[in-house]
Amino acid sequence: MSVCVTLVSARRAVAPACLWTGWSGWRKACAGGFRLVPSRARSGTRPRAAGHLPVRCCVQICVEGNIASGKTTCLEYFSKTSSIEVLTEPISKWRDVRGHNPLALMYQDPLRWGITLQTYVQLTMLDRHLSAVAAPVRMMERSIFSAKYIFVENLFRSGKMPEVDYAVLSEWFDWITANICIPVDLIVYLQTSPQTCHERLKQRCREEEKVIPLEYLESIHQLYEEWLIRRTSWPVPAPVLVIPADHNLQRMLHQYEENRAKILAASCL
Ligand SMILES: Nc1ncnc2c1ncn2[C@@H]1O[C@H](COP(=O)(O)OP(=O)(O)O)[C@@H](O)[C@H]1O
Ligand SMILES: O=c1ccn([C@H]2C[C@H](O)[C@@H](COP(=O)(O)O)O2)c(=O)[nH]1
Repeated sequence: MSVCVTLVSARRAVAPACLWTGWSGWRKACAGGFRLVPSRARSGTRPRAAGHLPVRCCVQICVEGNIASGKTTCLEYFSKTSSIEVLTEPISKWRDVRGHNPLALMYQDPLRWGITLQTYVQLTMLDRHLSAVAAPVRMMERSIFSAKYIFVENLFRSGKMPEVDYAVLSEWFDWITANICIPVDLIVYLQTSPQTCHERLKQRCREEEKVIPLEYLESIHQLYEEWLIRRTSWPVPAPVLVIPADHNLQRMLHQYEENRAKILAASCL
């Protein structure tokens, strides 16, 4: 049985090389998949060039796809590999921040609560990207990029986010990506039809998501396709491995196994 997989290369948005480029470059290079060293703010001392250059210490892979496309299931599969660390989306935080549920609030009234949820998503995704690494390969569910390019964009384009909220979120996002290096080596895109996701969403039955109509998943799908396939919307921060993901679980696991080598070789792309 042949399985169709497309590898689309992309120019990296951030150079992986870590040379001394002054404080701004240092701040950027030290984040994410780089070994963290004491910052000027913490230590009050400027790092010496030799011995303090940040060392790249893990391969970072983001698994992208529509809601209920199978990202968590994919990550669960790879979590059994000892050299791979998986980071799922911090959805428990989005459902409970100091007793509040911004995810539920956003679905109830996106115009009012969209910015609240997306501000918190942006913070928690940044925290995920920058957290200390625990294995040579890290697979992370979604990214700060899809939070902005897919979900914020969808709210704004559908008229469910006021222009001022979109502007503030965009300013934050632009500042973060201009000042902090967020290394991504590979994007694994689980490409599904919105209908498949709708079926899986109903089967999963997450309380907050009961209100999601098929049209919402169609909009998210279009934004993903514009971003990662047609490349007509936003910069793509890494090469993209497209895995068709409408298949049953058994066939999906087979595809994951077939792609294991490509995924683990992400740093060589
Ligand atoms: N290939 C598949 N075929 C059928 N159901 C699937 C498949 N992959 C995942 N599921 C089920 O679909 C639902 C959503 O999957 P999940 O991995 O949670 O998606 P995501 O993390 O992308 O939202 C879950 O109930 C899961 O068990
Ligand atoms: O930036 C974001 C990211 C996610 N969400 C929503 C969409 C879904 O309801 C959940 C994530 O579920 P998955 O099953 O992992 O896709 O969170 C959002 O609104 N904004």
